[in-house]
Amino acid sequence: MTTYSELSPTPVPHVADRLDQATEAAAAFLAALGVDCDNESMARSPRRMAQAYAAMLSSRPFEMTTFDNDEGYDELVLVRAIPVQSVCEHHLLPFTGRAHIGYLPGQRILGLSKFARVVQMFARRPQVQERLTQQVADWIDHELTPRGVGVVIEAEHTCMTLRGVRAAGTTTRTSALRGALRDGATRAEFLTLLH
Ligand SMILES: Nc1nc2c(ncn2[C@@H]2O[C@H](COP(=O)(O)OP(=O)(O)OP(=O)(O)O)[C@@H](O)[C@H]2O)c(=O)[nH]1
Ligand SMILES: [Zn+2]
Repeated sequence: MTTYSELSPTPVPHVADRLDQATEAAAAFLAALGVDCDNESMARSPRRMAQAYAAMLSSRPFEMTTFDNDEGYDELVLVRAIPVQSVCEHHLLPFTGRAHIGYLPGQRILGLSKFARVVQMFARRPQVQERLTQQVADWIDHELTPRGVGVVIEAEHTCMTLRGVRAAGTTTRTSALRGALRDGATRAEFLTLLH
């Protein structure tokens, strides 16, 4: 089994095991900002905040399931609209969107749910969208050795839409193409099928 800790320089391990400490820190953080939690409806808010960040930052390893490509399927497999929920590493604010992953199978095919799992594994840590996109592509390339793989992510960064420049509605698209998907016709087929 491949564990996420072997795959990224920036995982956040065991966040869920440190909820009490995180709750205290959240209470102190809110107090420092002048947010009064000393009332019935907000008394548990530091805990909720700690739990929310723990959920957004807790990456889980998972068991890879691959199958022999018995039938010799050699066309593009495209898994579209995988939800992306991550946290930008600069402001620790969420960015959310969709990932589309295509690959050209070699000897093995990957269980379809694993495409969403690999996105989650790399998304639930402080990230930049470019790195997330590349990590997903490189992981599939490394673990499955397909003939080619492509990952496109389109996401909205709340640090850009809700604060700072407040450019509401802006989305960012990133892509990482490996192997045969870098080549003209296959690349064009992949990018066209996304629409
Ligand atoms: N390339 C890239 N930039 C990101 C991503 N997420 C957030 N950012 C940007 O990271 C930058 C951080 O820049 P700073 O200038 O240090 O932060 P800031 O002063 O809060 O900047 P503003 O957001 O412009 O107010 C901002 O421009 C963000 O929009 C990402 O996934 N990829
Ligand atoms: Zn940010």
